[in-house]
Amino acid sequence: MSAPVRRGLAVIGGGRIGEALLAGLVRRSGPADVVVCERSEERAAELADRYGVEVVDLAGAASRARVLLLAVKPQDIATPLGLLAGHVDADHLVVSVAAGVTTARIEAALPPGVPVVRVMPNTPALVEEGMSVLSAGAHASEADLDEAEGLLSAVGQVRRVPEAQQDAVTALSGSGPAYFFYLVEAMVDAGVALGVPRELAGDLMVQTALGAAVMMRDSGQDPVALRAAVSSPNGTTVAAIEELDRHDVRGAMAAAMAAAHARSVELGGPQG
Ligand SMILES: NC(=O)C1=CN([C@@H]2O[C@H](COP(=O)(O)OP(=O)(O)OC[C@H]3O[C@@H](n4cnc5c(N)ncnc54)[C@H](O)[C@@H]3O)[C@@H](O)[C@H]2O)C=CC1
Ligand SMILES: O=C(O)[C@@H]1CCC=N1
Repeated sequence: MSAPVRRGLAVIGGGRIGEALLAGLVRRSGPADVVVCERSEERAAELADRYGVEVVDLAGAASRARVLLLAVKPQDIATPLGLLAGHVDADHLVVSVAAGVTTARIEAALPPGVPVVRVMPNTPALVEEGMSVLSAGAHASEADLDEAEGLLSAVGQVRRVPEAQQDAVTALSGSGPAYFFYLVEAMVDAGVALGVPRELAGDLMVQTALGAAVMMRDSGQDPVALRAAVSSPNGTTVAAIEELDRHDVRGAMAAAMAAAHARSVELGGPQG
């Protein structure tokens, strides 16, 4: 019997992050080699309409696609893994973006030898400015990592880390976009309190965030030096930073990221 012909990728779970990845891959390669498997019929129809991709069930995903990208919630992952187990083999590559869920747990739910790559992406993938961080499971080869990296590079930058760092990475780049959105929300509210119209305050802070991000990426200077360049002696910035320090914003950030890390570890456990 000849080996099954499998091409391309199946996105399993077309929610927020599944759609971000799907959109980038379709933008790069077209819809022909991408299929989607989504529990909600309404959502599946929406994705099919928006991206021109075919909707399949889990067995169809495994028979059609070589790469199975699992983008369901950590709490929901046992169901698709159980259903896929009878349909996957060592010629597949399973890529999971589920926070906290270890490659060992995924491997244990599948037949022996199936390669698994764990990825922590983030939502700026929607605008091709994502940060995806990959780790290999026990059966994933360098070629499997290269393949996963090739897919994720459609939506932004890609880095590799040992899996032991993935829960920490989740607290940094996985949840990270939300910290910046939160800061902008707070700064816009403060601007309104100072008398600036809300819409203008939003425009000023979004452009300021973008300008600051591009400087951090492109100037070759670290954030400390960039901040020093904004801080005139005895000026407005120094007055503001003194207040941030007085309110222990650094301490709050450390506590927030420790909580994200702890929750990632917890999500990977049996209670999710
Ligand atoms: N939202 C984010 O910023 C990030 C999310 N992640 C991870 O991505 C995963 C998905 O997160 P979101 O997209 O935010 O969640 P979501 O709730 O928006 O999407 C999950 C989707 O999976 C579908 N689904 C659930 N069970 C299914 C099944 N058995 N078969 C097919 N489809 C099924 C749901 O209907 C839903 O559309 C999570 O594991 C999360 O940890 C990772 C990095 C960033
Ligand atoms: O909040 C979460 O659990 C997911 C993982 C990283 C970002 N969103």
